[in-house]
Amino acid sequence: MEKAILIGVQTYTSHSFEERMEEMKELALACDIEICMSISQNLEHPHKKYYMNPGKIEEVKRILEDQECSMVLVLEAISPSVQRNLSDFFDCEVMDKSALILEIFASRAKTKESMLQVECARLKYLLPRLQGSYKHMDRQRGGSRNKGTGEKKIELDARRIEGKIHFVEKELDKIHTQRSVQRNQRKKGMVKSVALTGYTNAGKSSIMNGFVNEDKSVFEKDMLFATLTTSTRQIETENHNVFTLSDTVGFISDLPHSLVQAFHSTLEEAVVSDLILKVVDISNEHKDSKLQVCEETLKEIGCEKVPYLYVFNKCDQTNIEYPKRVEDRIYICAKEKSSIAFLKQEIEKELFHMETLHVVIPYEKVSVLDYIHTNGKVHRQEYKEDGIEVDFSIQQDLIHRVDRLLRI
Ligand SMILES: Nc1nc2c(ncn2[C@@H]2O[C@H](COP(=O)(O)OP(=O)(O)OP(=O)(O)O)[C@@H](O)[C@H]2O)c(=O)[nH]1
Ligand SMILES: [Mg+2]
Repeated sequence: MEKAILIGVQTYTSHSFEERMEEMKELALACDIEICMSISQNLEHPHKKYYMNPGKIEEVKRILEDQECSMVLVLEAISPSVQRNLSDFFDCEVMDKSALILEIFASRAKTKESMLQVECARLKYLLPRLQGSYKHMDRQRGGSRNKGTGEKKIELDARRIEGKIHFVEKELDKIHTQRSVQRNQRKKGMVKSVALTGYTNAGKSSIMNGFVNEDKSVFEKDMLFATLTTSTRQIETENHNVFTLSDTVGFISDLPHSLVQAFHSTLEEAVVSDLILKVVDISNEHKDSKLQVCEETLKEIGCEKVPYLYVFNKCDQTNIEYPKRVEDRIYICAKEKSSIAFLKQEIEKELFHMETLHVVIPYEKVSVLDYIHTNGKVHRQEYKEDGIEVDFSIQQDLIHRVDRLLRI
């Protein structure tokens, strides 16, 4: 495992500083990097050239040597020039949050689409950072007025990278067209769709797995960014209503812009869905800020108008009673069957507007009972003197048909 020092500047306006430092540790761990020490500095704003004040940077360098660390991690996204200044000064690799996230995505990407998305994001991250990577070549040439070898090489490389980005984007376009054709086919069949969204590690894939048999299960694990591609499964309710459920890539604060762009299409599933489940790990002490990131990201990708439910997951780790619903908030534990059944019912209510009714069907109209059995869910059925008493649930827009059949 590689050893690193984490540095972070706390400004007056920077919120949830400790929490973000903690998250960097988790991200580092996901990249197989161990953080030996965290060093922070209170500043009005980060130093223009070195992120921290030069005195502090000297201190970091000393510790770096003492602790035999080979890398410096920076709490937030830094500009290419600051990154270059720091790596020149420390004479070691310097990674910011964006670089760490890109690294994780690159090591986890398995499908063609996610590999292309990560490739695209990496190239876009690399492009403004080419400057300086050939500095040594220009130093050798001395002060020539013509372009140095390094400079020419940068231009060449930049053009090559731009060409690659163009190629990758075209490939991605093809995949997206295919995906939207599939989606439109599903829409034509009028199958309603539900998307699981939320901060990474909230339990989206676990909820998905609660709904499906093992052979249809998706990858779930206690690590950041376990899911990188959208998976969609068809779900049938007790009342024979069918909907699709999509598991999506998790959100994180300060997601590199190139990644947001690259993953937009994956998250499109949420934009076009009939219902969004905003999944929150309620046992996490930073749940509020994580929910805020979730809300902001959903807004950014254009989901403001899609109906939603909050799903507060991992209630088993808290004292909160579950499963239960309070207005638009559902409290569950993805690991328990009763919670999944409850969630399924609530999704059904939202999508199909199910209503529970009580009727007495006269014996001469027993065919109504067939209709109810086929289109709804019968909870109780009793044969009485004046007819059959039935308690059942059915879609709101089918109630008038039952009513008409009873009156014919
Ligand atoms: N105790 C408890 N653990 C849970 C619950 N739901 C999920 N987990 C655990 O939380 C971890 C993350 O779950 P995932 O389902 O992979 O989370 P995710 O939201 O899909 O995460 P990403 O794919 O990274 O966005 C796993 O170790 C799960 O076993 C729950 O209700 N209770
Ligand atoms: Mg997942």
